[in-house]
Amino acid sequence: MSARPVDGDDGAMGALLEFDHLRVEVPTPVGPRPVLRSVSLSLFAGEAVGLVGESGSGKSMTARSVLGMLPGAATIGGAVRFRGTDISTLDATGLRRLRSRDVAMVFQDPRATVNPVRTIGDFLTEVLRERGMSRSAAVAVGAGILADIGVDDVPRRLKQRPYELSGGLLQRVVIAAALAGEPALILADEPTTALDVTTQEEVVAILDEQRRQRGTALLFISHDLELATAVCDRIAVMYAGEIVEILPAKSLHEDARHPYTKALLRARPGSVPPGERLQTVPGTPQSGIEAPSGCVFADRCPVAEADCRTTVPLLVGGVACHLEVP
Ligand SMILES: Nc1ncnc2c1ncn2[C@@H]1O[C@H](COP(=O)(O)OP(=O)(O)OP(=O)(O)O)[C@@H](O)[C@H]1O
Repeated sequence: MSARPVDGDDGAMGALLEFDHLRVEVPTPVGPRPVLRSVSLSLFAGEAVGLVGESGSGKSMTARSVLGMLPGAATIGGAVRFRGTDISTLDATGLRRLRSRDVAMVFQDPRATVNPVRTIGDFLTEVLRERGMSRSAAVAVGAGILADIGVDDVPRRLKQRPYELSGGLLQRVVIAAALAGEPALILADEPTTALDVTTQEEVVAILDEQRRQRGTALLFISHDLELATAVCDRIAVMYAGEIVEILPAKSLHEDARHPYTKALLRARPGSVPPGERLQTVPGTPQSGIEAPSGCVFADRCPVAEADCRTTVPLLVGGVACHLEVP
């Protein structure tokens, strides 16, 4: 495993995945506006990084940029590098290889991922078959992973179609298919949000256990800080198209310094005694399109000063804020 940065994001040397001042602008009626402003983040082999933040902060855009899946009309600045190669320089073959071999993506809704008319067995073995593995060998690998992750009656499951499986079971199949290709990186975009709470826990536990066993890196996208903290080594907190803080998951509660991270922590269920009202983050979430031009959090920040509205704070030492927040 490569050396990891202690905090912040200064240690890009040897990174598996590197977002380097990634900026994405989309056309709006008032001209191009940024949905990602300047995202810099490195992910190392075998590492799990959680990308957390409210709706519209740009988590999905960041993940999609890895696979070249940004909106066609978007203008892109900066770079996304996988094993040192800028993915914008890849031709169609290179992109296909990246998507089918190096990086797997697990989305929120498994039913949108799996072809509804094909069998589970076909879906599960697709990547391996594309690589030239025989059908029987591919089925053996896929079936082995399903069994490993606790799916019962595997031979029957392989013959079933997606509509015959529950959402939780189908998401396990999607995770099994992602693992079958032995990618170096899994991008998981809110992989359990569409599932009920008990199933959520099981599915996250499977993803966590399997990727640790295999040494697969994980970019785990979630609006749930607690969930991300449970499965990730580091947490990158996003707000309005910017990463405002990056810190080790295990010391998130003690070491959080950004006013937004602190507000998210106070808004967690369980952060107040039973019966007491939760403190929500004041104001409404903003996307990069709407955010002010200085510090993106200035409009909602309880300690913002005049220059916060005019100066963009740099992400230094893991935090993009120079103020001391109680
Ligand atoms: N295809 C698109 N064209 C233009 N703008 C888009 C497109 N997709 C998303 N956006 C905008 O980009 C911003 C970031 O969206 P993104 O989906 O990355 O946020 P998110 O943090 O993943 O939010 P959520 O948790 O709601 O999925 C939002 O303002 C969104 O409206």
